[in-house]
Amino acid sequence: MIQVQHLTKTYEDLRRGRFRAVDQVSFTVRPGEIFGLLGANGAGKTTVLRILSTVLRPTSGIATIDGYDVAHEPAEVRRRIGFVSNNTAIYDRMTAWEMVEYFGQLHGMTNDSLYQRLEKLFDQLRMNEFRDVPGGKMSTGMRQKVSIARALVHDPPVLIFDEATLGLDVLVARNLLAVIRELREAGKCLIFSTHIMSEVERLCDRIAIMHKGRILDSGTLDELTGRHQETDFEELFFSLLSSHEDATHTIDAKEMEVAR
Ligand SMILES: Nc1ncnc2c1ncn2[C@@H]1O[C@H](COP(=O)(O)OP(=O)(O)OP(=O)(O)O)[C@@H](O)[C@H]1O
Repeated sequence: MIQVQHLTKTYEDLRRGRFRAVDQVSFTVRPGEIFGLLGANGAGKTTVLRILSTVLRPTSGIATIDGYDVAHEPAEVRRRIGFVSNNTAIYDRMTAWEMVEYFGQLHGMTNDSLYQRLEKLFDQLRMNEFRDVPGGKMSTGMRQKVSIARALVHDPPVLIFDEATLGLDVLVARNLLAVIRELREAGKCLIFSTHIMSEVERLCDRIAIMHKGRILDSGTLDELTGRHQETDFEELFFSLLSSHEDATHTIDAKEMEVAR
């Protein structure tokens, strides 16, 4: 289970000075649920997910994974999460099998349990035909499966997908979404960030719409469409963003870069 309460992260840069990239964000994700974080580039999704995966420390607020605080118990948290993004490094000279094995070893898995787990994962993700293919010779689909297997090797209860379909062809992206659904059936707690509306519509049990570091609204698709009296999700998304802009500020094209 993921619990996030009033999470805030401030950054400082030359252009903006000190600003809140994540601003008082709160949500809960339960086992057997896919929670979607939808927002344009720069909305703050990656920052939230990096805090959950213990890579960044929050400025304030609390986030826990299965009751363990991400800021104060990072080792316990890392044991319980798997992280999949679109830019996971795949080593050119290691085979698919060796890479997943290596990550299992990093998690302290011992021989028997590691090899049983590897066999199971390679069957489940249909990776046996490229077990011995080195990273340098893998297709995008193969590389993505290795990234998923790496994230799953220690069988974590929580999985975090950060723009994981970015750059994938339609078929590979479709397969990834099918794997995510299977993980939900297995009772995993899943968080999935994207800027693609159709993905959250098709996949997620609950959705949070993020903009400029804040969650503008969250709920099931039915709750959101009911609350905003708008059945077209794209219309709902843009009207929600527009209503949160003050009169002097119009949303520029970059902020609108959310795909159907
Ligand atoms: N290390 C940093 N220092 C300063 N600003 C940062 C830093 N990392 C991110 N930002 C800024 O914080 C805001 C949120 O970025 P973040 O990457 O979390 O958004 P995002 O929704 O994941 O978008 P993207 O899909 O582009 O990664 C952006 O305005 C970004 O420019």
